[in-house]
Amino acid sequence: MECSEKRISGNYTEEDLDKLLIEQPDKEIYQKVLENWDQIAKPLDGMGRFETLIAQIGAILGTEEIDISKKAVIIMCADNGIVEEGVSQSGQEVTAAVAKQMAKGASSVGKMAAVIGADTVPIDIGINTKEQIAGVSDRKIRCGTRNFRAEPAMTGGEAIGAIFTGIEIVEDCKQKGYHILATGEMGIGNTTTSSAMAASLLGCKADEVTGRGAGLCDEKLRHKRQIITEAIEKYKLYEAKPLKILETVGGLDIAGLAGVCIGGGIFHVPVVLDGLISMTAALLAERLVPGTVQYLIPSHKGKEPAVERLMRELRLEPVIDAGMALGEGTGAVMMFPLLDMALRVYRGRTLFSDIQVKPYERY
Ligand SMILES: O=C(O)c1ccc[n+]([C@@H]2O[C@H](COP(=O)([O-])O)[C@@H](O)[C@H]2O)c1
Ligand SMILES: Cc1cc2nc[nH]c2cc1C
Repeated sequence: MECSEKRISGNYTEEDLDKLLIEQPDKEIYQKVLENWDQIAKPLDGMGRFETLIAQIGAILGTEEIDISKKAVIIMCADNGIVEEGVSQSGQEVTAAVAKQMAKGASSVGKMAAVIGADTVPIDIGINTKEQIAGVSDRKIRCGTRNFRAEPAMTGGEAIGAIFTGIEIVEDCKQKGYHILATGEMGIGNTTTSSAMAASLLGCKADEVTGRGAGLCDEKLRHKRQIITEAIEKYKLYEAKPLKILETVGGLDIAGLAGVCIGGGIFHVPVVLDGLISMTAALLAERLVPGTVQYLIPSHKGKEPAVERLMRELRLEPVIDAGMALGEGTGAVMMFPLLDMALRVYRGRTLFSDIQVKPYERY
């Protein structure tokens, strides 16, 4: 469906993007949090990577008295023109259908977020419908991207508008008092756009990073890989800049989530990443604004083959290995209660001195 309505956030340019700078999280606080962990009555490093994750969060928030009680998952919803080529089992109409459920808290991520009282924030950044969906924030850039087999998915202005939309959303969340955010998305066909971007950004073959998405048979998977391979060749994507890769084969959801990652860095908000689409957005964000990765927290290993490579490239080590491939931010939200439990131990501060035991020394 064609749609004339355009909502580009502000009048941003590539120069505005180039001007963005990210400070390092506070190193002293990072060290202090680690020292605090060592005073807690437990084996040294007993909480494993949760000790460094909590230190990272303290360094980002700028305090060793860490509070992450107010949480939200930002869910970027957008359609992808490439779906016309039969790369997904379902049609674009499913994106709007699921977004409607998200608005009611009835999709998978809504059910999970409710368990721990995290807010869900569904955003229409490019759903292919003229309908304004009640309960979904209208930040539409355009009604779905173009079919990248035929032409580039979006213009430079649309890509930059979507990135700054994500940044603005983080600023708004910060003002509303959120301490930590998670990334989520909904968009039929977005495992094709993400795999195409991941292959291009990582310089690897489409076959190595492209998986079955929401569920494809062998024949359709071969077709999906072929389409990505052809696009990489047609647009010379191994030599292209990250923004050009986004414009050519990316999606508005990926662009918006890259903005959320960058916004985390600018506004000192930790951002927990979900699966393939979020991880692709994270690598894009790091390539666009170096230093962003220091504000990102991995959650799970996912099932799509690209995730492991993206994690490795960003030097992130996820703690959940559950073969999840649901999207919506489900894996990221699953990380929230784990962080809450680690933080309960940290803040509870039952110290060696409380139990009259000599603290363990570092070897
Ligand atoms: O996050 C992931 O790793 C992930 C892996 C497979 C599927 N998904 C979800 O499934 C949808 C995309 O699947 P597809 O096959 O239409 O590209 C989209 O809405 C994603 O949220 C998400
Ligand atoms: C129903 C449905 C829900 C989803 N949530 C994320 N991707 C999805 C894809 C489908 C098809």
